[in-house]
Amino acid sequence: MIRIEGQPVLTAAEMRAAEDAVIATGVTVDTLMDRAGTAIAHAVRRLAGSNAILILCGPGNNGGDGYVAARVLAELGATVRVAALSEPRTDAASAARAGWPGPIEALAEAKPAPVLVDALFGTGLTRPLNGTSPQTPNTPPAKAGAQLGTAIDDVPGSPNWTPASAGEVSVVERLHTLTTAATLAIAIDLPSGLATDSGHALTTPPVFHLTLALGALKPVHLLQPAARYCGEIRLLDIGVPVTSQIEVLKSPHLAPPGPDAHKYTRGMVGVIAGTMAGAADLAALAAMRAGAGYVTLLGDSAGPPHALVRAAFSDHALANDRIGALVIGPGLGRDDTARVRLDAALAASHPLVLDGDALRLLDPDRIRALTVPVILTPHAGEFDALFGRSADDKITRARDAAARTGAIVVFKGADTVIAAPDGRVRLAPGASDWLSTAGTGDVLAGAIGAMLAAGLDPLAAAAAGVWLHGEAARRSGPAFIADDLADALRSARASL
Ligand SMILES: NC(=O)C1=CN([C@@H]2O[C@H](COP(=O)(O)OP(=O)(O)OC[C@H]3O[C@@H](n4cnc5c(N)ncnc54)[C@H](O)[C@@H]3O)[C@@H](O)[C@H]2O)[C@H](O)CC1
Ligand SMILES: [K+]
Repeated sequence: MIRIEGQPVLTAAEMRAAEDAVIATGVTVDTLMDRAGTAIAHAVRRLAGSNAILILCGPGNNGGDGYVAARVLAELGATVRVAALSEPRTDAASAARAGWPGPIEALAEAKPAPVLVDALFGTGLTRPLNGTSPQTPNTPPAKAGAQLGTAIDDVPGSPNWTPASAGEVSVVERLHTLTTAATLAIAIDLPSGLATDSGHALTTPPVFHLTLALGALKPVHLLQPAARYCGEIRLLDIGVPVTSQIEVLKSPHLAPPGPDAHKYTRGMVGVIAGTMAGAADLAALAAMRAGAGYVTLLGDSAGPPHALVRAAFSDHALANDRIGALVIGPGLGRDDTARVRLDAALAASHPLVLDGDALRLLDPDRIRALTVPVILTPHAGEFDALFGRSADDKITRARDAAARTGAIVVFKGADTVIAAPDGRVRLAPGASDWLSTAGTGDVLAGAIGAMLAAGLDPLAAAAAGVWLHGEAARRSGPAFIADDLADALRSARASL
């Protein structure tokens, strides 16, 4: 099982094209399915130990993976049962089902097992599952592979949803019941009910402990709300070469300062303050903690003496050619003074990080005319205000905004998408929900400014800043505030 950091991310169509390219070399779908099912079996075997396993198989090739995995698990000596939704609809899945020597139970009657494997639907899901999802999703134990309990003989019914019409199996009801009753729940390729490319939930699935992605990661593993149902995500290699302009964010390579380093070689960041000096202070502190050699806060704020250099805002101060990056937006405000300072920053010919209020004042089409690197860091509301609302997925929207402005766009959220004008994208996995507190955006803007001033190319600078921000949040544990987050940038940076 491969960790996801740095791995390429493919859409369902790109995955099928990659599989077809392998099939064109003479490898059959059956062979690909055999590789997938065998890799699944070995992963499940390691996690399940001697606990009984129930595999739910759907009508397509996701189900086919499930039948192969069941066969291999039985060959490995595991206690494994199969329950099917319906007859297979592909030749490969039919062959896989025929290869399973044991009985096949009906999904409607299958009793729970300590380990549940969801091979109902994968990248081929095109419409919501029948039946209705429960109102309150299950919340499995925090960690995958939690202490497996004994087999459960009976499971209380679930009163919170309406089953499908009489005689029809409510797929989602059975999936929730059997998953909730399991001690370890594993989704094959992706939890059934999720849309592969948009990250939407066509039907709300249960929350799984683990998702085993086959061949490549897809947007469903990184975008919300889908990602929250996947649990831990691991990639299984099945011999399908994949490339993509979209990759999962990974830890940056940031060299520590050498013997010739001085404050300017490590990067000078100018943070432009406005009406709310506290936010700019946070951004400045973050830039320092992220490793900038020199940070000057240009505004009217006063504060205790420390490493931060406070100076009055002036065109002269902006003209300092040692400035490696300007951060403007945190606490800028939206009054006339703010507009004057934004115009001065855009004219100052330094690399720019535009955040918060600067984005509210900005005409995005002014950016393309600039000759310096620009990184925009909008959250969802700022993004809609800048680029308009859209039903497109977050990756498409971020890419379109980057292409339109010529800037790097950091489309923030629980699923931050970093897009470059040339189409490259970095997706940040698993942000801490505790980042939902005031000032964390200011901290991110400062961290990105430090990376830009250190000389990283704009995409690498944005990616490194987002990674440091996420790592600092992980290190801060629960219930932190933005000041703690800024402080934690130090240990996040030191960990590299
Ligand atoms: N990644 C790889 O290299 C490989 C992936 N494999 C697995 O194949 C699935 C994709 O298979 P596919 O048959 O295209 O789709 P699904 O198995 O997800 O099933 C779609 C199947 O179900 C029908 N359907 C769609 N929506 C619904 C619905 N709401 N209710 C009922 N039926 C529905 C649809 O018509 C299809 O018939 C991928 O995820 C991997 O798990 C292969 O093993 C090859 C290697
Ligand atoms: K699945």
